Amino acid sequence: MDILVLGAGAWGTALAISAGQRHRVTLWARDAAQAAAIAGRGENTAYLPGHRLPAGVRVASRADGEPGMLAQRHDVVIIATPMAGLRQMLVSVAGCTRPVAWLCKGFEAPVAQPYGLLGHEVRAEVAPQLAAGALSGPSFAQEVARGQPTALVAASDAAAVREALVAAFHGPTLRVYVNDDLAGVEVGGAVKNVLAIATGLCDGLALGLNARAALVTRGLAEMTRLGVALGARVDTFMGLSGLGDLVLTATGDLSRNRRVGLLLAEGRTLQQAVASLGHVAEGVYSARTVVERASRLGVEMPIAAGVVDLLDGRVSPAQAVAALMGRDPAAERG
Ligand SMILES: NC(=O)C1=CN([C@@H]2O[C@H](COP(=O)(O)OP(=O)(O)OC[C@H]3O[C@@H](n4cnc5c(N)ncnc54)[C@H](O)[C@@H]3O)[C@@H](O)[C@H]2O)C=CC1
Ligand SMILES: O=C(CO)COP(=O)(O)O
Repeated sequence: MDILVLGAGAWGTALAISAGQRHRVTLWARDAAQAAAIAGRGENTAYLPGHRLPAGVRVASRADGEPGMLAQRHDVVIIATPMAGLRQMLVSVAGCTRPVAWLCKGFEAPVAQPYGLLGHEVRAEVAPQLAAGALSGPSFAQEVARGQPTALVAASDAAAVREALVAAFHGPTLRVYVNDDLAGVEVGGAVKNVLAIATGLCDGLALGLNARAALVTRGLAEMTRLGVALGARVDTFMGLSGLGDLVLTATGDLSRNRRVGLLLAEGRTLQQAVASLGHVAEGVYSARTVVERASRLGVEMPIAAGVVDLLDGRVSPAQAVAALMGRDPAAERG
C-alpha cells in the first residue's frame, strides 16, 4: 500500500515509522530544508528525535510535488498538521479521489463564524465531496514510534475511509478500531486537550489524586454533554477517543497540553509555557471555542470555562481552583 503523510511533526513521523515497516510511506514536510535534514539523518531530530525511519519511508517536500498532485498517486492520504493547517491542506487535496484522514485534535480558530469548527465541519465547507475522516485515540507519538502497544480509532461516515485506515495502520503493535461517529470522535479529541491543561494545573498545584480523579470524571461528563449537543453518540465518549484519550493525556507526562497546565502552576506565563514546548498544544487554541460553542448550545462546561479564564489571564491558578470548588452543590448527572 502507498501512504502519503502530509506534515512531518511528531505524530506524522511516528505513524510513518509504524506503517513504514509494512508499507511504502511518503512523509511530506512543507519546509524543503526540514525534509532534507530528515532524509539526510534518517531521523526527524527536530520533532521526534531518537527514532530511525525504516527503509519503507521516503521523505518529500514541495520540490517533489504539491500535496494535491502527490495525493492522487497514493492509496490513502493522511493530513498530519495541527488544526491550524487543516483547512489549507483540505483545500489542496480537495480534488483527490483517495481516502483522506486528519490526525489533528481540536477546533479550528474562528474563520467566518464567531467560533471555530471541528475537522469534519471544515471539510464540509471546503471539500464536501472528499471521502474523509479522522484517526484518533490515546497515542503518544514516542510510544508508537517505539512500537509499544497502542489502540486507535478510525472514524468516518464512509466505510471506504475506515477500511483504508485499518489497512494502512493496523499491525502487530497498533490496533485500529472503526467508528462511524466522526463528530463524537472529534469532540473527544478536542475537549480532552483542554481538560489535560486542567489536570496539569491540578497536579502542578499538588492538589492530590482525589482532585485529579474528580476533574477527569466531571470533565468526561462535560465532554459528553457537548458532544451529544453537537450530534454525537453517548457511547463514543466511553471509547478510545473519549475516556481513553482523556485518561492518557490528563495523566501522562508526555502530554504537551498537560505540560502547559504544569508550567502555569509553576507561575510561567502562557507565552512562556507554549514557547518552551517546541510542539503544538491544541488545547490552548481550542479552549475558547469549546466554551463558546457550549454556551451557544446551552451546555454547562465549568472546567473548560475555568481553563479559558486562566489562559486569558482573568484568574490565577489558585482562583481557578477556588471557583470550581465554590460552585453550588449539584446532583451527579452525565
Ligand atoms: N504528538 C502526539 O503524540 C499526537 C498528536 N496528535 C495531534 O496531531 C496534530 C499534530 O501534532 P504533532 O505532530 O505532535 O505536532 P508537532 O508540533 O510535533 O508538529 C507539527 C508539524 O506541523 C507542521 N505545521 C505547523 N503548522 C502547519 C501548517 N499551518 N501547515 C502545514 N504544516 C504545519 C510543523 O512544521 C510540524 O512539522 C495535533 O493536532 C495533535 O493534537 C494526535 C495524537 C498524538
Ligand atoms: O493526543 C495526544 C495523545 O493521544 C497527544 O496529546 P498532547 O498533544 O497533549 O501531547
